[in-house]
Amino acid sequence: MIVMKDVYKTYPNGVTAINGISVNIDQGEFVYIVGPSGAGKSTFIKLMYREEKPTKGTIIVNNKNLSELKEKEIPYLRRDIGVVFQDFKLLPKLTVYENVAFALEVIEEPPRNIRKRVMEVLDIVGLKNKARSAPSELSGGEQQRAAIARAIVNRPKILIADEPTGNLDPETSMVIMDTLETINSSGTTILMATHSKSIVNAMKKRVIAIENGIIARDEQRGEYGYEV
Ligand SMILES: Nc1ncnc2c1ncn2[C@@H]1O[C@H](COP(=O)(O)OP(=O)(O)OP(=O)(O)O)[C@@H](O)[C@H]1O
Repeated sequence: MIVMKDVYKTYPNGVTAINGISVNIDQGEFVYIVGPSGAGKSTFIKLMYREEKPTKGTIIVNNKNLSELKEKEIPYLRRDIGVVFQDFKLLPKLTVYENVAFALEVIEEPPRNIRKRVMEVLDIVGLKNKARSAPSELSGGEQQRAAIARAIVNRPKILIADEPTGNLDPETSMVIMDTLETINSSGTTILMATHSKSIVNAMKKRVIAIENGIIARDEQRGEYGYEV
């Protein structure tokens, strides 16, 4: 599903964020990416959806070798990968429904399928009753659930979440985790970078710890492992 082999990433300013990583992630896994600030977690994640290119090494996602991917093929890779961020990134002038539908409109899904599928995913994330609301009318947790709905609406095989609970209180974070668990249980691979010790320790999933650009730890049913 995701294979990295001897991957390095040095940014143009000379900072080496990833310093030799090899890893395999299988379909259906739920993986936490942990590590100190600046350790390389976001870079690791960005390499997977080709937001960044490796300086050296091989990355294969859904049988696509990202080094050989042409610019015009990137949108096709992104159809297999949903991405969620700490700051939600919803379009403020659109309703919740429109934000989610937009993701299908851009890939030219037939209009008759769009309504059904959007309502389906809003149901999965528990936001059916907020379909007509603007993002500004939602709580932080609801906004994140809308962003998750948008990320999964075209049934990606992988959902990547970079600190999705970073702006949320602990209770709201647990609702987000329940939502992600539901999505994972239907077979979607989930990669989540987080600084939340309580979430990682509660969930008992695979934990990959990145320190100074390398994998310092990779454990099944792992723990957060740092003091906070
Ligand atoms: N676009 C960029 N250009 C130059 N250097 C960068 C860029 N993005 C990240 N870096 C540097 O690469 C290193 C790793 O950054 P990265 O964002 O991957 O870490 P992180 O583990 O996600 O950190 P945090 O937990 O604080 O979000 C840091 O030293 C950072 O300053």
